Amino acid sequence: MYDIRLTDVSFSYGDNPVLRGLSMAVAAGEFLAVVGPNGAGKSTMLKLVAGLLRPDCGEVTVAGRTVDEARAAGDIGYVPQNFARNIADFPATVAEIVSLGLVSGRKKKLSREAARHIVDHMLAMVDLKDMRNRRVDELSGGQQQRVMVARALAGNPSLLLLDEPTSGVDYDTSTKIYGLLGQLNQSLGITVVAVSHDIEKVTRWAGRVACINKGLCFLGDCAEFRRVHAQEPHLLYYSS
Ligand SMILES: Nc1ncnc2c1ncn2[C@@H]1O[C@H](COP(=O)(O)OP(=O)(O)OP(=O)(O)O)[C@@H](O)[C@H]1O
Repeated sequence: MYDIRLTDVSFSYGDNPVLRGLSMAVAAGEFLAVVGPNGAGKSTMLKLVAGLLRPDCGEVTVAGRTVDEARAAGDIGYVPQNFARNIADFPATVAEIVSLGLVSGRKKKLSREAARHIVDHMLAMVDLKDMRNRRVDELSGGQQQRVMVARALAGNPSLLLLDEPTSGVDYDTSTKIYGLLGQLNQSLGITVVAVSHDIEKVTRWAGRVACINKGLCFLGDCAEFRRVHAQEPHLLYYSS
């Protein structure tokens, strides 16, 4: 069963064609790393799956449904690029930011106790329980990123989309963040799609790698990706 299926998807910003005829599928429970050069269309692809953009042509489905249906059901958690940096000046506590994620997909309003319980559970998952009442602008960049992951998880998604979740964080913190994503994927079965420039770290946890440059240039397991990267790197930059 596929969680995400893109079929012959094309997208342009005005007269700038960014994706052309992109077709690919991500299996339920998979951890997919999405790599590629700057401006290749990786974030655009993620936004199409998150339902923030609509393809000019082609189709995107999530768990057999339209993206709008999957979004309405709360199936999709999305952590945009630089999100942590953008909320860093927002005068809110960690728990308040995470609780913003509770609205997604829930038809019934949660009681205060239930909401608190879920927020605490999410903060425990990302190892930030002791920070619940701290202002988010007092946290490090890596801690802020983990708050954003907790916020996305609070909607109980089956699919987590992350756009460069470790940009601007140090080596050890990015190792921890990818470890966290790997554990969420392996222990909870959440499908993870992470756009990343940190190929070495993301491929420690990802099962497969997609290389995008306007179209799909490569899709395969990490061992194959490393082999092609070492021996025939040009193959990673040209889609057929
Ligand atoms: N909102 C927008 N309006 C117009 N053009 C855009 C917009 N967002 C992105 N673009 C353009 O679309 C192209 C693809 O951008 P996108 O952000 O998807 O690439 P990317 O692969 O994620 O790049 P990076 O690795 O640098 O983040 C780029 O040429 C970019 O300038």
